[in-house]
Amino acid sequence: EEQEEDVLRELRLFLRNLTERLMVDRRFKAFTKPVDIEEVPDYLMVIQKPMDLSTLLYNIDEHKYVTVDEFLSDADLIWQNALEYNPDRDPADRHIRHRACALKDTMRVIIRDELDKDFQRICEEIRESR
Ligand SMILES: COC(=O)[C@H](Cc1ccco1)c1ccncc1
Repeated sequence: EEQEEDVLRELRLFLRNLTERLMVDRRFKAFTKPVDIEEVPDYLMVIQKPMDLSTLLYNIDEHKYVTVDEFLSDADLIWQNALEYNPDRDPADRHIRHRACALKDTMRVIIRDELDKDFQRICEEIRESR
């Protein structure tokens, strides 16, 4: 009903704000757009589910996410893919893996510090009811 749509509207506002704050962080520039398949022709042979911050924003506006955990399932792909595709000891791989770990930690700290636990539970109740 209407109260449920009010809750999901507020979730989308929180998720957009979180995603936009990550997009403007210079550490996360490599994560803002899909990996360029022309630049990296073997990327889709290694990574089954590409994900990036601009695609998260698109999904939010498409009302894909009813809970924070559904959003995190996609958001986690960004850093997981980076760790998987860039595993070597060389400095370039180590640099993108360091940034991937910073993305993972930054996201979770913002959610823990800024998302009300009761609000999260209400979203989960809406998901279970549908
Ligand atoms: C999330 O970004 C990536 O996984 C690409 C992979 C990549 C390899 C070559 C070109 O791009 C990346 C970008 C910047 N620095 C390291 C790796």
